[in-house]
Amino acid sequence: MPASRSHCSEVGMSSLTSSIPAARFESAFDARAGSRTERETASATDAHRDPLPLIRLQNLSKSFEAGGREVVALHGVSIDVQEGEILGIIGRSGAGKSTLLRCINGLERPQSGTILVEGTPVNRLGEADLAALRRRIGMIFQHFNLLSSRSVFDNVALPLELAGASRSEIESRVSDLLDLVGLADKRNVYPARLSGGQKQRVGIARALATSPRILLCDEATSALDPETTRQILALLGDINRKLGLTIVLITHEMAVVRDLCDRMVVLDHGRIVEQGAVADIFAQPRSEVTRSLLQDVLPDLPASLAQRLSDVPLPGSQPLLRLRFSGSKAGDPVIAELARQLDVAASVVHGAIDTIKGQPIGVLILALPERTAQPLPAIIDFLRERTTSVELLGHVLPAH
Ligand SMILES: Nc1ncnc2c1ncn2[C@@H]1O[C@H](COP(=O)(O)OP(=O)(O)OP(=O)(O)O)[C@@H](O)[C@H]1O
Repeated sequence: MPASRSHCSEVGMSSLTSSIPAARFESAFDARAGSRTERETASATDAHRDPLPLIRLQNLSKSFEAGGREVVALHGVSIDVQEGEILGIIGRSGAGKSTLLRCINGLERPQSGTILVEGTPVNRLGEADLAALRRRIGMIFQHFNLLSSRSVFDNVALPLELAGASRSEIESRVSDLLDLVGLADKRNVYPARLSGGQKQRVGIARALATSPRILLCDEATSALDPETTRQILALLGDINRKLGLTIVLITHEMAVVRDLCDRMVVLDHGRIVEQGAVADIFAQPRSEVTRSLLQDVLPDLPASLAQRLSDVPLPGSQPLLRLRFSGSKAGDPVIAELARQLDVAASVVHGAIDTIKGQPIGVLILALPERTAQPLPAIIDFLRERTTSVELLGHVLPAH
């Protein structure tokens, strides 16, 4: 987690927290969950172990019965989410993303596995405790889910009313939240008169009303245009930094993951096929599913070259290599070293460099001469020591 992620008390957000009747929700929730949560028990019994993450999913499996057959939505899924991080979940349609998100706030119950939120086993809670838990976990949706008969103010106030907050608490809290999301001047406006971006801002303010530590986002920007998406992502990033809020989001937009998330999980047919730091996965996607999902945001082989690629060397063809770089390796003078040390004059046929979470990542596609002083495996080994990964894409014939 970047050091810049700080908590509300450190950044002068006290008015946002002090006016919240959150302690009321917590005490009801914790009292029913037992006198000591599993988080406390774990730290008391083993002081040397890391504390539990804010969210821990262990070996979750969930199936549905549909049309007389079993549909497996999740199979053996394990994920830890640390406090303050932003985790993106991606996968093709039907991969199990929504089911996973809904397990976190108890809207779905897995058939097996454990869900710990703040150390509390969610899948063992009764309805009353689940309702208390959901007030600690905000959620925003693709279609905003606002009540059309309520003004902006009253939409944001709703969770506080349900929690029994006083009129003055509600007034103060909702005003602070509308300031936070930049909608102070829209407090008396009804949803029908708001743009999509403004509606999502109301959704965010409402989700934050009960001071959750966790925000779940279900395709929160999918209905928005690119510019509005950027504004909403900036707002979510800002809230994450200012309030220390932990965010778990599912999205079909890879740019959202690249621009906002610290870590990502790739689901396919209910299983995790890859998880890790966004910069690492973008620098070197390991699974075919990830490569296919990221293809629009990663620089790749131009179609004109792909069409001329052969698996085997042909007379006049040149070996084509894809080099990936990340971190400090992105700045190394690899091509110059290849020429100087191995006497191989490679030509760059395609390339791009990007920065994710401050970490440079790059892709370079090199064509080697047809004949080289060193054998191809030796050249690949030489490059592997100086890059994040090297792949032989094939052999390309010159364009006519
Ligand atoms: N209530 C349900 N009843 C029956 N099948 C369900 C139910 N909910 C989900 N499924 C099935 O479980 C699988 C995973 O669904 P889920 O909605 O979690 O996927 P997803 O990755 O969120 O998909 P999308 O990106 O299309 O929203 C799918 O095959 C889906 O049809």
